[in-house]
Amino acid sequence: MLQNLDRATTSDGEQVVRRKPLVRMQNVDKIYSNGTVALKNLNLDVYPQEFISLLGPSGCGKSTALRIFSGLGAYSGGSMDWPQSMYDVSGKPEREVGFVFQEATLMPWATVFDNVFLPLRLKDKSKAQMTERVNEALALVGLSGFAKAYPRELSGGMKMRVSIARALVTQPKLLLMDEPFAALDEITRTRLSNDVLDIWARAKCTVMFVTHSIFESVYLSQRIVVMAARPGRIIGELKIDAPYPRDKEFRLSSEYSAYCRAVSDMLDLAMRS
Ligand SMILES: Nc1ncnc2c1ncn2[C@@H]1O[C@H](COP(=O)(O)OP(=O)(O)OP(=O)(O)O)[C@@H](O)[C@H]1O
Repeated sequence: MLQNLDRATTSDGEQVVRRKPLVRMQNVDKIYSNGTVALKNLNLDVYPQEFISLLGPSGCGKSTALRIFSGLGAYSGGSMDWPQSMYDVSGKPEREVGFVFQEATLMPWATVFDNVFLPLRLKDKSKAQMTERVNEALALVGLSGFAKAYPRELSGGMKMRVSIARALVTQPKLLLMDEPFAALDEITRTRLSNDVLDIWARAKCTVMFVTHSIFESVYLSQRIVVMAARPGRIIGELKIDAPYPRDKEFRLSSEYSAYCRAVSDMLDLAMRS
């Protein structure tokens, strides 16, 4: 447990012990080859098992940040560390990350089982060895009875749940979700929000969620990071201290409205700055 703690000194000299972040971005810049400064001086600590949202206007660099966290995108300056990273037998750090995109992007010719198995197949795992793991991932998203179904037989919300199972099948510590509900209707979005909270509680991973929706970010998150554009940067963050499980009562509460107003004010600032 001790290795999961960070010792630090506060500005008035007090010694404090904090949890170590899962991922730490320090002064990260991203400049695309056409000269666009997508991120400028990004500092962000992401903690184990937290639910954090990135919120901000179009073009503020949310997807760029997520791609850097995933390892799919390179950064131009600064540093990114995984302070709790374990090392595999070959000495490579284990940084298992799952990624869920706006579209479910399933293989239409493959069954639900085979779609979820894909990341394991890409790691040369055998189906026989991994059947239990795939079934566990399907159970986690409530699709146990659908292993043999094809994507065309599923609703939009179910396809998204298959996509989440596929991201979770490698048992990542960090699940990145880039506007996963943007293409879905309001009722499905609400239901999936509850599903994601349930999945997060059971999978015990960190979720980093990109959204344009103030309401969605407040309902889901423990922490909301608000970004501004040109250049993409963090302008503030807000802790949502409401307990889980969250439900309709929370959505209708004055506490929820007050949080939404506070985030909205921060977003106004982001649009003006
Ligand atoms: N491959 C690329 N080459 C050049 N510029 C890019 C590239 N990808 C993104 N950008 C630019 O970088 C900036 C940040 O883009 P990014 O997609 O990360 O923002 P975003 O906040 O996710 O936007 P949205 O909410 O619209 O998805 C934008 O100005 C965008 O035009």
